[in-house]
Amino acid sequence: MEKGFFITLEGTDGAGKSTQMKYLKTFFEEKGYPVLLTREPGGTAIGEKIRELILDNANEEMKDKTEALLYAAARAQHVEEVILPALQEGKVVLCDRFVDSSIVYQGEARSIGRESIEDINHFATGGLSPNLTLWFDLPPEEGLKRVASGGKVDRLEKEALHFHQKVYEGYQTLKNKHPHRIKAVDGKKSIDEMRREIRGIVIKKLKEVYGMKLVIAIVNDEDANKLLDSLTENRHRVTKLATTGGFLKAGNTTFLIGTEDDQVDQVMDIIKDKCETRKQVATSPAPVSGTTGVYVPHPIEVNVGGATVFVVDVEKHFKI
Ligand SMILES: Nc1ncnc2c1ncn2[C@@H]1O[C@H](COP(=O)(O)OP(=O)(O)OP(=O)(O)O)[C@@H](O)[C@H]1O
Ligand SMILES: Cc1cn([C@H]2C[C@H](O)[C@@H](COP(=O)(O)O)O2)c(=O)[nH]c1=O
Repeated sequence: MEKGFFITLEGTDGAGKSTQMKYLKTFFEEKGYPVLLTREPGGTAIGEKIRELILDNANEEMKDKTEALLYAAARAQHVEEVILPALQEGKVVLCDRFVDSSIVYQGEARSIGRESIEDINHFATGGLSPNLTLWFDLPPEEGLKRVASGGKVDRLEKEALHFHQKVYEGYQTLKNKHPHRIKAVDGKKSIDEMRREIRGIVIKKLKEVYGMKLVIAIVNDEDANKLLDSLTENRHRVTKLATTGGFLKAGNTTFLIGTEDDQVDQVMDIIKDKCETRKQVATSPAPVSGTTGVYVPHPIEVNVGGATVFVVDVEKHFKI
């Protein structure tokens, strides 16, 4: 992956985000992606201090605007110190809550208004937006029951059900506004069912974003037909071109294979199998003659087969 991938997890309190984030981390790590797990408010030393301040039950006198600005301040630090560098390093960033939380909690439930919240957060984040947001769709009363059974309840979780209902409705509206970015996950399902649902959503999104690859394989003419047969048997889309190498001016065959990202390994295995470099005995064309002037064929060992392969990202793909 050349650039990072930013996923946020959103939902009413206790909807199961933290639980699923750990599974998602394992999912990406098993696929070989470097992953950063983080949360809001928090994710930095400064952000964690702001978190304590906001969620502390003792801070009853905190004004709504103060709260909104504190969330945005923690986010500004988080984006610049942690999220952007990780994305630039090509990491998958999994973030428990982001700007959408401010839109629904402060913008809707605290009635500050969506636009003001969008404005301060645009300033805080420089307009950074997730590639994918998983919205954990669970009615607030269910989530709050789960939170309460876990023990300590913070200043936001302590708010009346009516407040959390507004948060929930805010998420429903946001999802309808950004249907490509925000995908709902059914929070009423079991932990395992949710894990499977999330994997499906993520795989689909990864295919959308990084999906198509073009494999260009330049192979020896001798291997071309068996390679073509094997690729088509395995349902790969192939175009075969007769080409000429620039250096030796010898004929070869170039295959253009359009494929999904997760099929590239299979294509490479087929190419390796059908185009293996091997030794072959050939008759030397050199005019070796003795004193008799008779042409003596001279066997020599040559390397045949092999392939030169390029795997290229496909930015756009049209069939006209
Ligand atoms: N699918 C599920 N079904 C039942 N209980 C669940 C499910 N997922 C998580 N839980 C439990 O619900 C509680 C809250 O889960 P979790 O901490 O993952 O939610 P959260 O969305 O991260 O909460 P918060 O918004 O408070 O950070 C935990 O006790 C967890 O074990
Ligand atoms: C980022 C963000 C969070 N909140 C609220 C949502 C939760 O009630 C708490 C965070 O606690 P969690 O256990 O990590 O879910 O803060 C908010 O109101 N606005 C925000 O921007």
